[in-house]
Amino acid sequence: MSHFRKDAALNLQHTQLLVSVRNGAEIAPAIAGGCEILDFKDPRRGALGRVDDAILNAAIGYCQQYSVTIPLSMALGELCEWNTGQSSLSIPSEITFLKMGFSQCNGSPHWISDWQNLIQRIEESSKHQHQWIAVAYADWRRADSLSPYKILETACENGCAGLLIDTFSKQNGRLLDLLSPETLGEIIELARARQLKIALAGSLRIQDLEILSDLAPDIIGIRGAACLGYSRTSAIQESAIRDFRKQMSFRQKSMRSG
Ligand SMILES: O=C[C@H](O)COP(=O)(O)O
Repeated sequence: MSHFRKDAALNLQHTQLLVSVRNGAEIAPAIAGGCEILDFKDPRRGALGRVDDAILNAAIGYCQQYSVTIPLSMALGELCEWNTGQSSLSIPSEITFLKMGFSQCNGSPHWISDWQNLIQRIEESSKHQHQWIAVAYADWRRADSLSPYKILETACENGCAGLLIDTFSKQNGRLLDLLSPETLGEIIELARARQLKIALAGSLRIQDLEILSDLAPDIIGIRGAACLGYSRTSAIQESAIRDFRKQMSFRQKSMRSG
């Protein structure tokens, strides 16, 4: 059965490859391997681990020094990790996309207003309007989060630029083990209808690209697949990223030629 997205036939757009890097040293191999969106994240700190400010600033300095022009993204962690009185909220203006997760928000009566307040505080401190990416988890029950449908709806209401569907736990199944292509296709259609960018991640591997290319998301995100032996806390490898990017291009070309 094909999972081919309806609008993909009319709009065979290019799916971009996002690679999560943990520091400035990983930027060059990521770009050389074919990364098109550079995402800063500390994989030791969970699905959306935030990198330390010093590491982030050094990485931004590297991007300026070497004129890195691809979009930059950053994992901000989970909403529940941000306390309302936190002072240092400034995010470098070079960062385009901010990813926020909602584990432990299930049942909270004020998670939406907490998130709106955080968006406002960050944008006021940064004096910059970032593009927010709401993160829905395929294993949302385990994460005590909300369903991807609810996150999608709230992302629209809060003026987000996109929705990322990822996995919270990296030990209990990969994206395609947890959500069927049909469900992912349905969420993608809903996101598209609401002009949200849609990104897919969650321990993705090269062999997932057959299904993922049919789904034609805007962005595919990887960390584990960029590392030796799929070990997401090891250093990334240019060759692993290149192999992944090559297979993405191959799949996209196959779709174009029917
Ligand atoms: O945003 C994408 C994630 O960093 C993907 O990480 P992962 O491939 O280890 O699940």
